[in-house]
Amino acid sequence: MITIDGLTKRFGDWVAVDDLSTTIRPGVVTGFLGPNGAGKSTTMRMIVGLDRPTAGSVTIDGRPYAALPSPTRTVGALLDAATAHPGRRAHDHLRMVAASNGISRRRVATVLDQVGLGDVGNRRTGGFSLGMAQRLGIATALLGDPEILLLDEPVNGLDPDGVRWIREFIRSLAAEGRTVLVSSHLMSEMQHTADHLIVIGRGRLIADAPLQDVLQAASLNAVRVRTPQPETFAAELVGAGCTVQRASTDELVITGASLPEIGDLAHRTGIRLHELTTKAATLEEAYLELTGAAVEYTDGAADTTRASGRRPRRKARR
Ligand SMILES: Nc1ncnc2c1ncn2[C@@H]1O[C@H](COP(=O)(O)OP(=O)(O)OP(=O)(O)O)[C@@H](O)[C@H]1O
Repeated sequence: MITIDGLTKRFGDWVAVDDLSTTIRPGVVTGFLGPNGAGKSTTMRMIVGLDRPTAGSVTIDGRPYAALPSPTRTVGALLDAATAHPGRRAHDHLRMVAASNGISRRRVATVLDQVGLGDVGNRRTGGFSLGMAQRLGIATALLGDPEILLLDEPVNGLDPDGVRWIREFIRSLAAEGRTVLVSSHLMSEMQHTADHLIVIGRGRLIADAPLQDVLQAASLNAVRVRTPQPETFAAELVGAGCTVQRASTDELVITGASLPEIGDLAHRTGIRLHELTTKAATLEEAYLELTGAAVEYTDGAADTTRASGRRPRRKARR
């Protein structure tokens, strides 16, 4: 379990993570979402002691990362896929990491097999595709057979097969009881992968709830009707205080009333309905609604209102 309490990180005057408190629990996949520059990577780096908090704390099973008796056996992290030397063979890279962390060499073959690189362990990593590099990064994170996994954008650059593989793999790790925190920009993917969501914007917590609750809370949860009398019914609905959007010739998407209320209104006003269903918000819609005010850039202009307004240059890509 990861416990984050009042975590804050400033880079000069810039507040990258702002008084963040949350708990990341075992046995579920926790999706970590937020617009570019929201502070996700900085938070993950602080979890594993790569960045030092300006204030607040983060503990793993009650201790700071540096105080864990065996950090790499407790937490595995994929923070940057391109960490292997390009001239080094995949299994040599893993053997080196294993040796420097007191992990048995036998784990190397196991994790290579686990991530589907069993046949290419003797290839130099410089010739790896982005997808293979991501898999090697995950293999590295798994070397210590850790109970906690932090995966920063693990599906970056993967093709659809790779994306599906990662999804199933991540879910299987959580099903084994591990704590899995995974950041991603791909909302459709997260909708299929995460059980719980932590959404941050401008370093602050925006939402911390089960995926289903986030989806249900989105005001986009609407009712969809198909009717041969769309104009008449739209006028009735607006008169009843609903917001109506014409989705196609015979289709209306309505917010502001429940499905039974809309069905009853159609009945009372003699409107013929061909379909009456709820239209749940997708995670993408829910996410955009949640983070709308928290994007770092609007119309191409940097937001300079945060903290003292002086924004540091974007960090170099790690
Ligand atoms: N070493 C650093 N020095 C200065 N500013 C930094 C540094 N690292 C991060 N930042 C700034 O802190 C903010 C948060 O960055 P972070 O990388 O944590 O966001 P993110 O949510 O991971 O974004 P992305 O999704 O684009 O990777 C950004 O404005 C970034 O420019």
